[in-house]
Amino acid sequence: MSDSSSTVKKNTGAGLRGQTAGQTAICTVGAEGNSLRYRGYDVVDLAENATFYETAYLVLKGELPNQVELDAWKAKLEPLRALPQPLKEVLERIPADAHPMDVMRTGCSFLGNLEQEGDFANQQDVADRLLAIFPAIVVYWYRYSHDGVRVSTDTGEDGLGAHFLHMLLDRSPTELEAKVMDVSLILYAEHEFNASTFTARVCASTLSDLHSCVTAAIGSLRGPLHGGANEAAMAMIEQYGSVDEAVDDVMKKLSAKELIMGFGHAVYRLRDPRNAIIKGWSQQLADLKGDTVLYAVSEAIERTMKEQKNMFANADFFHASAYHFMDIPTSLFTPIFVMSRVTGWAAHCFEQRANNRIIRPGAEYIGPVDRDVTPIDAR
Ligand SMILES: CC(=O)SCCNC(=O)CCNC(=O)[C@H](O)C(C)(C)COP(=O)(O)OP(=O)(O)OC[C@H]1O[C@@H](n2cnc3c(N)ncnc32)[C@H](O)[C@@H]1OP(=O)(O)O
Ligand SMILES: O=C([O-])CC(=O)C(=O)O
Repeated sequence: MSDSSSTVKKNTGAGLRGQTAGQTAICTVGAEGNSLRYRGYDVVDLAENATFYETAYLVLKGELPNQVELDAWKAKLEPLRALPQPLKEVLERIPADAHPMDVMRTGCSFLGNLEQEGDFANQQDVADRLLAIFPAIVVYWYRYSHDGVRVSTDTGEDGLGAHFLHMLLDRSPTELEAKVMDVSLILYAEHEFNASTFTARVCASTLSDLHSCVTAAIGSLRGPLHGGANEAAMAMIEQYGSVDEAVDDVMKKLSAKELIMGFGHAVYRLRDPRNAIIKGWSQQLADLKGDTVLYAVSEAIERTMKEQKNMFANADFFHASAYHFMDIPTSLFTPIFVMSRVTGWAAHCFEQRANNRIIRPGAEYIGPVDRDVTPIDAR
């Protein structure tokens, strides 16, 4: 083992690491080094015993729903899955080579013009609309720009993940696919003051509208150090034809001090509790698909990172193979994260608004001091 970067961490204050930037009642990350709880419920428990809609309700409204509350909420969300015609027209104008995260960003922003939030009393309705409509935004654009098909958003699928897969693949997902998508959405729903949520809260703290907060958050999530890591991990994994090739190359990357995407975490010190869950589902999908390379390569990289750097896979790493086994194009991986995380973003915006003070930290000035302006013709 060459170092212990995941367990012993120098805290220089860079990246605001380790600093408390506010209070929240929504989520705890990394208590005991490795746990994740949404409003006090362990994510492992939620992934085993709840659905994504139940989890999203919990994150947004504070309590798990009973059956009557859940049914009423789902009945409200169902018609909200449809795209307004002007938004379809905008999506049809976005080129096929655009990044789907940019499509999500534009879709959210444009919807904010069509359906303005207005009074903050409407915030739950806006959150419901965004939650329901995001799968259609990205898939409508994807199928139109890639296949020339104007996909129907009326799938009748119960779960949001199944609804996404149905529009994308033109068929009902299998029971296993629907389950994996649902669990994946549970795992990604909320994560305290991560970069995209903090972005949303900063925006909310100016008393801006919810579409602006979510649009800003999408921009933050897109980067490969955050949500974009699941796509970057896939790009790396699929290069390798064998375990040996993967291990050799990862060793080379580590010697060159390159980052291995899908590993490490800003908060967890021991492990990311979401990894074991999605890894298990990825293995089931691999077995069913008769995969002999991708899953084995992923496991070998995980082993190598543990041995060489004492680093663990984060939520993104095995999501890459799991999504791939369900025939989801790599560029749509991070948009799935948006479909789920919008619940966390919205809940944090509500919390910020409920007890607001504009977020405006100070900076330590390190530039030149006390300079006089030289007239332009003398510079
Ligand atoms: C859902 C999510 O958003 S989870 C995060 C997804 N992002 C990724 O997977 C991208 C790859 N990972 C990383 O870039 C980082 O681990 C982050 C961004 C997640 C966390 O960043 P930090 O908190 O700054 O990392 P941390 O302080 O733990 O890094 C310690 C050391 O390990 C190294 N390190 C961290 N992650 C990795 C990695 N994935 N591969 C190789 N080395 C790494 C750092 O370069 C640093 O080395 P140094 O001490 O020589 O400078
Ligand atoms: O918390 C973080 O820094 C990143 C993360 O895992 C998430 O947002 O899910």
